[in-house]
Amino acid sequence: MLRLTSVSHTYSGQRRRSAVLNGITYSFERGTFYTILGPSGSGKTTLLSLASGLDTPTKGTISFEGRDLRELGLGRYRNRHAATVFQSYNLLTYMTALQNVTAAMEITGVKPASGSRRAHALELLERIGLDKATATRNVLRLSGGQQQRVAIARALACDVDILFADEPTGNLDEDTAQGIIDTFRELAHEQGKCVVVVTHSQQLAAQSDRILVLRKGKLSQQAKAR
Ligand SMILES: Nc1ncnc2c1ncn2[C@@H]1O[C@H](COP(=O)(O)OP(=O)(O)OP(=O)(O)O)[C@@H](O)[C@H]1O
Repeated sequence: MLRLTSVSHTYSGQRRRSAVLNGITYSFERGTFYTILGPSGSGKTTLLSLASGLDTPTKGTISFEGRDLRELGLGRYRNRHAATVFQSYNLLTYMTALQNVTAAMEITGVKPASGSRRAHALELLERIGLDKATATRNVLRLSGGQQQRVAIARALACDVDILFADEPTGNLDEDTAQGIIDTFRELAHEQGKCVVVVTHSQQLAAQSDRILVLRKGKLSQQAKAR
C-alpha cells in the first residue's frame, strides 16, 4: 500500500556521503503492525516524517496505492490517508482533550457510523484509559502520559489507512502501554489498517508483526524470535 523506492535523505548542510537514509526500498501493507528499531540518531524519526508526508526525500519516491505522494499532494495524503502521533504530541493547548479529538474529526471530515462526533471521541478516549472528567480538562492540565494518550486517540479518530507513531508508549506505565499495543494490533488485524511504530521498546517490537531495523541509513527486516 505504501511503497518507498530507493529513498535517500540528506538534511541541508549535511554531506551527501553522510545521508541519514540511504537507498531504502520497502513496502508497507494493510493489516500489518510494523515496528522500527534502531540506535538513537539512526534516522527513525526522519523515515517516519517522510513516510507520513511531512517532508519529501532528497532522492527516490514514496507512493501510496501506486501514486507518488507529490502527485497525490502531501496535504491530501496527510488529511485522508495517514495520521501521525508525534513525540511532542502537538496538541492544541487552548482546548480540552475531547475538543482536540473532535476538532481532528471535523478537519478530516470523519463522521462516525452511529452517534455524534463527541460521543465517538469520548468512546475512543475511554478506550485508551481517559475518563470523561479527564477528557473535559484542558490538555495543559493533564500529565505527559495523559497527553500522549490524547494524541493517540486523536490519530485513531481520523480513521485513516495508515497510522504512524513515534515512541507512543515512552511516557506510559506498563499496563497503559500494553493497552495501547493491544489497540494497535486490533487496528491492524481487525480493521485492516497499516500501523507503523518507531520505538526503543523490545517489548513493543516483540508484539508487532514485522520488526524493521534502521542502521547506517539502511532498513532491514529482523527475524522474530519464536
Ligand atoms: N531538521 C534536521 N536538520 C538537520 N539534521 C537533522 C534534522 N533532524 C534530524 N537530523 C539529524 O538526522 C539524524 C537522524 O535523526 P532522527 O531524529 O531521524 O533519528 P532517530 O533515529 O529518530 O533518533 P532518536 O532515537 O534519538 O529519536 C541525526 O544525526 C540528526 O541529528
